[in-house]
Amino acid sequence: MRGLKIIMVPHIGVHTGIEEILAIGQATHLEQAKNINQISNDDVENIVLTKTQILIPGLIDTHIHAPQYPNCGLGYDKPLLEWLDHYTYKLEKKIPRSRTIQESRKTLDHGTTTSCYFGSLFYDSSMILVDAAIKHGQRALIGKINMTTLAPDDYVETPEESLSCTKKFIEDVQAKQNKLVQPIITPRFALSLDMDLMAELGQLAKQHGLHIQTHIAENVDELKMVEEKYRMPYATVYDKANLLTPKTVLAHGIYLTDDEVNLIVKRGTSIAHCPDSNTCLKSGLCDVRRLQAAGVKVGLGTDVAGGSSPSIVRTMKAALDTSVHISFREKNYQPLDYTDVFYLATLGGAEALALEEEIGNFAIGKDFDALIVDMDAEGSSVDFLLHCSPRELLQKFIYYGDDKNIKSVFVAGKSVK
Ligand SMILES: Nc1nc2[nH]cnc2c(=O)[nH]1
Repeated sequence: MRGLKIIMVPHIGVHTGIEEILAIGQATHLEQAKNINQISNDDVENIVLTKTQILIPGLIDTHIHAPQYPNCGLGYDKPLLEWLDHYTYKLEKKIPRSRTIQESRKTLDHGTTTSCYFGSLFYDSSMILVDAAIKHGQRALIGKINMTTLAPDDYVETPEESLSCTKKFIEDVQAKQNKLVQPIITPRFALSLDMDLMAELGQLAKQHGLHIQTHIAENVDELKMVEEKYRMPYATVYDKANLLTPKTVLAHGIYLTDDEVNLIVKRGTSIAHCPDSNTCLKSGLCDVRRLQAAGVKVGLGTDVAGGSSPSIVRTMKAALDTSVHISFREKNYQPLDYTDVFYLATLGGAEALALEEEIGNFAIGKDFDALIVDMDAEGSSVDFLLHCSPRELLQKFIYYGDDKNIKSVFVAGKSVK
């Protein structure tokens, strides 16, 4: 029996630049697990790793549109604003209920233990997503989108409808009293709403202490339209509406100016870096190093279906590629390495969602969200010649990007795959 009971999990702190190697023993996991009522201890008690397996913190998707899932891999012949009109709104408004139920199951299978979801404009389908996350045991922030302008006639709401429906959604999600699933305020982007409604949503978030998510500075045509509409920088638009808070996550942020980055840092707001989407929609290259150097908290987002895959493993590889591509054009640029993107996908994501007290790594007192990755899993095409250390197994997992290597998934100590 080649089982190991003590597991070494490499984890890198980008903010300090100091490598922390966390030695995680089974006893620690069980101690954490016992703090949480709904845990069946049997789920974590029997974790025994072989030499081709590692235990890593659960992966965190800080930006994904659940009702766009069926369009993954389709429709990348148009830039953002045309893509929204031509493919995205049409799908979001007709997505069948049964599909939405499957989305949280699918992302869990890809190792996403925490998802920050955009739902649709509709209360019903957004609530189905809430029920699905609860049913499947996924940790999730879920938002009903607000969209009152620049939208199709049959997929739009009035500001009054938008506000009252959002209030009902928040109340009903909170009434479920599920520890893992919370509502999040979700104004689509500055072009989809006017200032008054955005300010009301900012007020609502403050009143209920809620998270906020939206998009920012993703595409050059979008930037121009925001500038024409509001006559102020993009980040200032959200700031005026009190939407920039320490619990706000902004997707993309490719074209933020230095002043906007500084404002975002001042507000404690974070960025969801969505490199696969930025490539598929040809939006641009987001410089994570620049954001982090300024002090912005950054996590990773698949941005399904701007992104072609629901896999955060593939998104880690896309983040590596984007960073290397930036290094080709910038002298002395240090591209991200696999440890950096691992951080973005775990503790970085937790920080970006202001959940770092609960998840992101195996620090004592946090919930046990974890994956067992088996680089020799049945059905996986990975090949080994030599023995690999845990760090090498992690590196191979990230670069190889095959989700078949995810053997088990735990959320709050409970086995969900
Ligand atoms: N990538 C992306 N950007 C957006 N901006 C406004 N809506 C969207 C969306 O659905 N996806």
